[in-house]
Amino acid sequence: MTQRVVKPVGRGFLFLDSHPAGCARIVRNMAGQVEQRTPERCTALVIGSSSGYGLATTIAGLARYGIDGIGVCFEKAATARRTATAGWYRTAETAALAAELGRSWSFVNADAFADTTKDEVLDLVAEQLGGIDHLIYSVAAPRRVDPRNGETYQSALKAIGAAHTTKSLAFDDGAPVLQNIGIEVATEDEIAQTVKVMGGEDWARWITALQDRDLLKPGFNTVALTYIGSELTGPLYRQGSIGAAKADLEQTALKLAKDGVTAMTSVNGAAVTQASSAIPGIGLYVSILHKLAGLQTPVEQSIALWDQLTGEAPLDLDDEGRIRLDRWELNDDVQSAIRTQWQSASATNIAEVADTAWFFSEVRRLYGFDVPDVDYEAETEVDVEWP
Ligand SMILES: NC(=O)c1ccc[n+]([C@@H]2O[C@H](COP(=O)([O-])OP(=O)(O)OC[C@H]3O[C@@H](n4cnc5c(N)ncnc54)[C@H](O)[C@@H]3O)[C@@H](O)[C@H]2O)c1
Repeated sequence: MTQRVVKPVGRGFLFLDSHPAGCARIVRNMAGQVEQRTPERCTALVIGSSSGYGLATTIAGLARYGIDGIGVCFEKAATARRTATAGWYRTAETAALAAELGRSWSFVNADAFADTTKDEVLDLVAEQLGGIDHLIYSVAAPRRVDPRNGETYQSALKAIGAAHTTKSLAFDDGAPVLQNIGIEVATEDEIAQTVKVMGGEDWARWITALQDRDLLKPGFNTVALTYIGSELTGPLYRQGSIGAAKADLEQTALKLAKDGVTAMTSVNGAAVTQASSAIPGIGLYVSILHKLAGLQTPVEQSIALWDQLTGEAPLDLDDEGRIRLDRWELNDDVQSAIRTQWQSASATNIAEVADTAWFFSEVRRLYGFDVPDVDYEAETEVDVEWP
């Protein structure tokens, strides 16, 4: 047991410590956004369950439909010097929430790309759930070791074809700063490696592993999360190396569907997450989006996703068979207003044209800081057990 006062220390958008009580409160606040429906007797496997969209999907499925499940994520325990990662604390609280709601949830802290993890998780599926109705794939990772050849692939955030520069938001001692960031051109090898990490290969391997053990229940469906976004972030995101990986993920859905699996991608809207805040330009973009139109929260989008996956609401698909949860973001009026605001953003007006204070706090909330009603002067238990 180690009680201590935890303060935000770090550089840029990365903090070294996370606040356990703040992270726990965030999980409860997310669950509080969910209106309960008649329980569905179904089971889910969520890969990437501790953070961002995977966490929101886990909490929404649990709180709205009483779904039972297993979450997989990759988090670090507390050490003598550092707290555990935020996802560790959020997972502990999600498990507590599941127990209070009387649902069966287990969380596996291991590398989703590894075959040993697939074996462990599938054993749990067989023992605890008897099979899976829904698999949500929401991993955002910087690298992947392919267990078949031991090779490590790195994901790159680079442009394809031509170099580019983008306006980007940074903070200096809490004050917003407008930067111009150069985006390099990815080599063919970097693009291929990014596809290996963030494309559809591992998602398909999970489905095959479940099929091989006969763990897909009748009516099974699976969704992997993807992003399209605005033309303002296009050169780095959708037309860049990460976009090539997303295109591969979307092709994987079509391939799985050809093989008889109900597989779709879900295009979610922009959100402030650990993964997205690392992408140049995204912070500025979401801060302007928030200022002009507000954001649909990950929980709101996840509720819409579950309503569609359980058949409570019709699927909202586009021409390419993708579920669209981002229509609020890509609306023409919203995009045109963001474009004007983006173009006018300068070093002197940055805090007025974009909701920079909100974004700054949102990044801190990813680590459990800036959460209302949490006493940050009080000692808090940092040695929280993995559930
Ligand atoms: N953030 C956005 O704006 C946005 C928008 C649309 C779609 N998406 C998509 O949503 C998905 C999730 O992104 P996010 O922004 O929620 O990311 P995130 O960083 O908040 O969460 C990533 C999750 O993946 C887990 N993870 C990472 N590496 C892992 C590994 N090796 N094994 C097991 N788990 C691992 C983490 O523990 C965490 O639970 C991605 O596919 C992303 O492209 C994000």
